[in-house]
Amino acid sequence: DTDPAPDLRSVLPSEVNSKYNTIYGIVFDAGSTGTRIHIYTFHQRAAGSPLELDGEIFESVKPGLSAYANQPEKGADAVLSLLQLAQDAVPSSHWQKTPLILKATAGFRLLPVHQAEGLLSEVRKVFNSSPFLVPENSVTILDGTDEGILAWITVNFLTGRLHGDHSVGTLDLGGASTQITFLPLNKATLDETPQESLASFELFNSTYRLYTRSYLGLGLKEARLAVLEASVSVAQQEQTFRSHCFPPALNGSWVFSGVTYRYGGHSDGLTGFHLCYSEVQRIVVGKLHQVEEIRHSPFYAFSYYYDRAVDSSLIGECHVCAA
Ligand SMILES: Nc1ncnc2c1ncn2[C@@H]1O[C@H](COP(=O)(O)OP(=O)(O)O)[C@@H](O)[C@H]1O
Repeated sequence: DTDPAPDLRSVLPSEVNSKYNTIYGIVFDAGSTGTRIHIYTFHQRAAGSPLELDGEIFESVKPGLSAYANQPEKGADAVLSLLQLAQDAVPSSHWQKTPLILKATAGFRLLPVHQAEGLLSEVRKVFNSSPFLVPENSVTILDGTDEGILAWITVNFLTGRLHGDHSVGTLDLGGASTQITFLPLNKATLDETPQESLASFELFNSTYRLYTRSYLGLGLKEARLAVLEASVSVAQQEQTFRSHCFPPALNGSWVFSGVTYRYGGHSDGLTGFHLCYSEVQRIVVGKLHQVEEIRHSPFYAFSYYYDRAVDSSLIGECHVCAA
């Protein structure tokens, strides 16, 4: 796979304004393909006024925590190594008031409950023995609805579209799930959408009612395994998974979530777009809910949509995005 190497983005403020109270916050994103730490620095002009973001330190490790389903202590070690970075970045005088949270996404949603809980409980132990503030429920699995909503809020907040009728929809392609979220403007959309795909919430004194849908198993990596009809147990027997999407002579191997999958083309010599298309179609047919309104709505696409668009030169790489 051609994932970018873990990157270190250090954008802490060059001059910390000592006039204001500096506040830190530490967020772990336990994704299916990697664990990431975000160490945020804010300042507050006066008690009760909103926090203003000064900077962020970011670091990531691979594979994702869910790859350690059978070795939860080892998974927690990955969290511990990232936490060390936070201890170096946050002054010790602030440790006790700096909150620490971890949200796990689709890799965890796919795990049997006892394995997911085993991992989360090892992470809780690491958090509880750290010098930071551990709020109640600080280590949890984010559900697909919240993942979709948070991405929508982030994009519309950052692009200044949160107020008014010009919001954009979001398309988020993760490793294990994919989310589509937008603000429906047509009554027909609201009428034909099942209740579980509509989410209402309050933000900055406005009420939003979003369409949001998360497809578990249709993230880039899990969908690839589905197309190949691959399973962990068969992969461990070193069987090759074959697809008409590959050239017949191709043989390779791919590591995902700690498992090596061998793949290759078919010995019948057949390959090409149409055969490949029907293999891919097989895994989505009957599973997708499509509403007419999205044909005319603007969307922002990111995560693996961005990575793959860069890889295939559809767009240029964004060098200033983190700033
Ligand atoms: N802070 C971030 N901003 C933008 N993209 C991110 C960020 N963190 C992770 N990603 C992207 O998310 C994708 C991986 O999704 P992941 O979180 O591992 O899957 P899932 O949500 O299915 O658990 C990659 O394309 C990665 O570059």
